Amino acid sequence: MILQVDIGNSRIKWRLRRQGRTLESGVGNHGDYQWLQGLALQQVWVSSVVALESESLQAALAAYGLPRARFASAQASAGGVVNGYQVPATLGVDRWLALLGARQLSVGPAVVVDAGTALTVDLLGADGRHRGGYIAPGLTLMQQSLALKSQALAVNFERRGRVAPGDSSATAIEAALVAMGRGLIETGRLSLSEYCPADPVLLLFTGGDGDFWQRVLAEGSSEPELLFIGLERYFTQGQG
Ligand SMILES: Nc1ncnc2c1ncn2[C@@H]1O[C@H](COP(=O)(O)OP(=O)(O)OP(=O)(O)O)[C@@H](O)[C@H]1O
Ligand SMILES: CC(C)(CO)[C@@H](O)C(=O)NCCC(=O)O
Ligand SMILES: [K+]
Repeated sequence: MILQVDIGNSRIKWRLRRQGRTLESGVGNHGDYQWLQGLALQQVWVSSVVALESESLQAALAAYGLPRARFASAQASAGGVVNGYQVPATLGVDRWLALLGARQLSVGPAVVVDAGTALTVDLLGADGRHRGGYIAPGLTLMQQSLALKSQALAVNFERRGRVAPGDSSATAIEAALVAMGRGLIETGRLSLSEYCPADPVLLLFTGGDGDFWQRVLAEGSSEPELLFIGLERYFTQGQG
C-alpha cells in the first residue's frame, strides 16, 4: 500500500492507495499521527507546506517502524508543465502538484483554484506553461481578519455564495468576501485568456472551500483529489 499525505496549513489529508485504487482516506490535525499505527505500507508520498509538520510525520513513521516519507517539491518542469516562478523551487509544492493534476485531467488552458487556508489561483496554458498565479487569504481567514479587529464584525455567516449588497452585518460581510474571491478568480481567467484567446478556459476547484467557490462561479469542476492526482503523477513519472 502507498500512503499519500497532504499537509496543509489547517489540516492533514491522506489516502491509502493500492493498484490505482483508494482503499481508505481521512482528515486529521497537525501532530496527530496515531492513525498510522498498524498500517502495512510500502511507500509514503507527501506534499507538505508546513516544514515542522514534515518532521513530525517523519518522526511518527520512524516510531511505528514504517517506511520513511518522500517529500515532493516544486520543480522547474515535469509532466508537461513548466513552472512560471522566477525561482521555481519557491512555488508552494501544493500549487505545483495541483498544476500537475490539472494537466492530467485536461490538456487545455486551466485556472486552478485551491481554496484552503489561502485561496490560490494558478494559470496553466494549453502549452503546459504556468503563467503565474495569485495568493490571497482564504474565506475563513478573511472572515477572521475582520473579527480580529472589531467585535461588531465577529459574526458568522451562512455560506450562500451571494454577492447582492447585504442588509445585515453577516450578509454584508459574506457578499464582500464572495465578490472579492470571485473577482480574483475572474481576473485569473482573464489573464490566462490573453495567452489563448481562442480556447475555452477550464476552471478547476480544489481544497476545503473548493465546492463553495465552484458553486459561486457556477462553472468548471470541483476536484477534491486534484493535489493527490498530481502527487501520484509526480512520483510515478520518475521525477520523484
Ligand atoms: N471539516 C472542515 N474542517 C476544517 N475546514 C473545513 C472543513 N470543511 C471545509 N473547510 C474549509 O476548508 C478550509 C481549509 O481548507 P483545507 O483543508 O484545504 O486547508 P489546508 O489544506 O489545511 O490549507 P492549505 O492547503 O491552504 O494550507 C477552511 O478555510 C474551511 O473554510
Ligand atoms: C500559498 C500556500 C500557503 C497555499 O497553501 C502554499 O502554497 C505556500 O506556502 N507557498 C509558498 C509560497 C508561494 O507559493 O509563493
Ligand atoms: K492548499
